[in-house]
Amino acid sequence: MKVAKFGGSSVANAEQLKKVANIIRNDSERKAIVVSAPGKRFSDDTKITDKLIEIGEAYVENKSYAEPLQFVLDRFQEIATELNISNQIVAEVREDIECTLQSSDSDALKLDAIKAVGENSSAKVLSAYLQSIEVHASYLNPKDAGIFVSDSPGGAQVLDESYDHLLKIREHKGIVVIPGFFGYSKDGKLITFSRGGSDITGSIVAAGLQADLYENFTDVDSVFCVNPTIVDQPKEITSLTYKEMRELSYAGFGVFHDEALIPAFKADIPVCIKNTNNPEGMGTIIVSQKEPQPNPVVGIASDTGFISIYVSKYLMNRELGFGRKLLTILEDEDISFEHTPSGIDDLSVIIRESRLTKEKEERVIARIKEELDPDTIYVERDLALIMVVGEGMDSTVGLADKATHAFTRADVNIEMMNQGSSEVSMMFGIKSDKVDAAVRSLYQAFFEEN
Ligand SMILES: Nc1ncnc2c1ncn2[C@@H]1O[C@H](COP(=O)(O)OP(=O)(O)O)[C@@H](O)[C@H]1O
Ligand SMILES: N[C@@H](CC(=O)OP(=O)(O)O)C(=O)O
Repeated sequence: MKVAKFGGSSVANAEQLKKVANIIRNDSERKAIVVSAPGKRFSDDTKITDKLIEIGEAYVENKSYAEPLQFVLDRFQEIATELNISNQIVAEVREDIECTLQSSDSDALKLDAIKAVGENSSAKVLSAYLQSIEVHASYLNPKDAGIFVSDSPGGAQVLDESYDHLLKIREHKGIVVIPGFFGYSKDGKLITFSRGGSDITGSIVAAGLQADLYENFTDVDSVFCVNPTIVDQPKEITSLTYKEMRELSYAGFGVFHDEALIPAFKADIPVCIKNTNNPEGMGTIIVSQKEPQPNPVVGIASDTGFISIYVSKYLMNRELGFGRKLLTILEDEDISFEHTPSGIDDLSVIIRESRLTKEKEERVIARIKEELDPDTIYVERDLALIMVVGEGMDSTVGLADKATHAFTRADVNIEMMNQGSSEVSMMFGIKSDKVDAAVRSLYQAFFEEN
C-alpha cells in the first residue's frame, strides 16, 4: 500500500491534474492521495495559498479583498471547466471563504482556515475528476480522517492519537483523497502546518496507514545535490538517508519540508521523491541506511536571511551559566536559534531574521548588556548559511580543507564555521550576496573534481 502526495506544481491546472489521475490509475497500490493547493503554472505565477493569505490579511486590515478572491475563483473555475466537472466547486470556494471571514474566531484561526481553502478545494476537485473517469475515489476531510494537531496556528504539530485514527483508512473502499497542509485541534479548530506543510500531511498519512512507501510527487526528476536554481543541471541523488535529507531540507532544499521526514522515519517508511511530469523516472529514495558511497558528500544546501548576535567577554569560559543565561533571554522572547558557534571568550547565536522583530531585538540587546555585562556585543545581518552534508563525512580526512579552498577560489570570506556534532554536516556562515558563488565553487570541488 502506498501514499502519494502531489505538490502545488502537480495540481496547478487541469493538464497537471490529468497527469496526476493517470499516475493514480497506473498503480492500484496507491490508496491514499494527499494534495496541495494549486501552485505556480509558470515561474512568475502566484500560488493559490499566497492569494488566500492576501484575502485573509486584507480582511483583517479592513481592506478590499475583491481582487485576490476573484483570482482564486477564476483559477478553480478554469480547472473545473477544463476537467469537465461540475462548477459547484467555485460556489463552495466562495462560501468557504465568506463563512470563515464572518466567523467569530480569532484572526489567527481565520487566517489558517482561509489558507486551507486551497488544499481543501483541490482535494474535492481531484476526487470529482477521478470519479468522472470511473476511478473509485472519495474526498476525505482531515477531521474525518482523524488528523489531530496542536493548537498552534501556522505551526501545527501532529498529536500521536492521529496515527490510530488514520489506520482505519485501510478499510475504506477505493482511493481516498485528503487535503494536505492542515488538521484539527481537539476543540475542532482548523490549524495549518507551516508553509509547505502538505509534505507533512503526506508523511503523517503514510505513517498512520503503515504504508510500504510514501511517494512525494513534484516538478523535478529527483533531489539534486545542490539547488537547481543555483547550479544548472546538477547531479541527481539516487538515495539519501533520513538524516541527510533532514539536514539538507532544514538548510534550504525546498523540495521537501524538513519536518515531513519525522513521521515516515519513525515508522521506517521509505520516501520517494518523483516527478509528476516523468513518473517513470527513478526519483530519489530516502531510507534509514544506504550502501557506503564513493563520495562522502551527498549534497550542499544554502539559505539566506540569518543574523548573528555576537557577544564577547574576557574570561567567559570561567563564568558559569553565561550561555544558559543568554539563551534564556532568547527563550523569554520566544526566539528559537539555529547555531551557537563559540570561542574561549566569545559566543555567537545565529537566528533567522524573520524571528527577530525590531522591538524584540532592542529588548534582547538591552537585557544581554544589563544582565551579562559583555565587553562587546553586536548584531551582524545579511548572513547566509551553507551546509555540506554526507553520512560518510565523519571518516574522511581533508573535507574542511577542500571546502575552505573552494571558498578561497570564489573569493568568499568565511564568517563562521561549525562542524555538526553528528559529523554528518559542516556549516559555513558567509555574507548573503556571495552565497551563489560559494555554492557553485563548493559544487565544483565536491562533485566535479572527484
Ligand atoms: N536540491 C534540490 N533538488 C531538487 N529541487 C530543489 C532543490 N532545492 C530546491 N529545489 C526546488 O524545489 C522545487 C520543488 O519544490 P516545491 O516547489 O515545493 O514543489 P511542489 O509544488 O511539488 O510542492 C523544485 O522545482 C526546485 O526548484
Ligand atoms: N499550499 C501550501 C502547502 C504546500 O505544501 O504547498 P506546496 O506543495 O505547493 O509546497 C503552501 O503553499 O505553503
